[in-house]
Amino acid sequence: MKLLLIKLQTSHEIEDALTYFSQEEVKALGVEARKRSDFEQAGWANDSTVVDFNDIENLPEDMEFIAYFDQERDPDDLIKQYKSKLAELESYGLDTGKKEISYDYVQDEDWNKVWQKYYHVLNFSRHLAIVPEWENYQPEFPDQKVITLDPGLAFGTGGHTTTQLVMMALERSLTKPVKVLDVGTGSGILAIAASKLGAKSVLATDISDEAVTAANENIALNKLNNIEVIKANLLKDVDGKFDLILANILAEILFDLIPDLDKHLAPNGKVIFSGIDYLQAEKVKQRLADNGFSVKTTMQEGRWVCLLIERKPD
Ligand SMILES: C[S@@+](CC[C@H](N)C(=O)[O-])C[C@H]1O[C@@H](n2cnc3c(N)ncnc32)[C@H](O)[C@@H]1O
Repeated sequence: MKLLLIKLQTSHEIEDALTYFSQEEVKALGVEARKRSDFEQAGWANDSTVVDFNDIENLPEDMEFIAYFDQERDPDDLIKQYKSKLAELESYGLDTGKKEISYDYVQDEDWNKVWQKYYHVLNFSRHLAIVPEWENYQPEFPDQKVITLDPGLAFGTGGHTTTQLVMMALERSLTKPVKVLDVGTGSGILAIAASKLGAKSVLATDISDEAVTAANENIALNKLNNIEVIKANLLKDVDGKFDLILANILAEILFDLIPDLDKHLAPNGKVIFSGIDYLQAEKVKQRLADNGFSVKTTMQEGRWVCLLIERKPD
C-alpha cells in the first residue's frame, strides 16, 4: 500500500497549528516537520561537528511540513484545505513562509520507518515517562511511572504541547485517588497518565472509532484495569459525576462542552481544559464565568493555553 504525502514549504512559526490542523481536522495519519534550525542547532550543539548544509538533501529554506494520508484521499482537495488554513493563519499575523504545497506518494513500509524514527522516549517529568512500544527505557527514578504507547492512528503521542500541559496540570490536581473523566482521549494517553498517577477510576471518551480502538489497545499494553473507554460526543452519553474532568480539544469544541460541565462535576470537582489557542483563551474564560466557573491557574506554552478550573465560590 502507498501513502499520500502533502508537503508544505512554510515557516516554523506555524508548526503547532499545522500539526493540530492535520491531525484534528483533515485526519492525517501522521506528520513530520523538517526545520532548517534543527540542522543549524545540530552544528552549534556539537562544536566539533561541521554541518555542511550542501550535504543535506532538500534542506528546507525554513520548514518543510509533511502530512501523511491514506492513498485513497484526494490530493487536490487536501491542498485546497491546507491553502485555506495558511490564509487563515496569515490573517492572524503569523508568518507562513513560502507557502508552496505539493504532493507525492511513498510506500507504506517507508512510512512505518518514518513513524518509528520520530517517536522516542519522552522523559517527561519527575513522575511520568512516555515510551513508544518499540523502545526500551529504564526509569530515571524508581517510582517514575512509565506509559507505554503505540499511538496508532489516534492523536496523543505525548509530543504535543497541549497534551504535555494537561500532564503537568494532572500532577498538580490529582492530589488524592478520585474519579476522572477524560473527554477526547485519542490514544488514551491522559487517561493512562491519570490512572498511573493514582486515579481511583477513569472514564475515557472519544467521538472517533480509531481513538476508541487505540485507547483500548494502549490501556491493555499498560495492564490497567480501572479505565473504561466509550464512544461519545462530549458529555452527551456520559452518566455520573466526576471529581476531575480533562478535555484537550480545540476551543470551538470546548464551547459546546461548557454548558454540560456542572451536571457532571462532583462537589469540589476540578476541570482541566487544554488545546486552546491563546487568541481564544479570553473567550473560553468568559464562557466559563457565564456558566459558574472560574479559572484558578492559566498555563501557556507557545500559542497553547491550558486552564485549571473550579466552580466559582458561592
Ligand atoms: C487533541 S486530541 C487529544 C488527545 C489526547 N487526549 C491528548 O491530550 O493527547 C482531541 C481528541 O478529541 C476527540 N474529539 C473531537 N471532538 C470530539 C467530541 N465532540 N466528543 C468527543 N471527542 C472528541 C478527537 O477525536 C481527538 O481524539
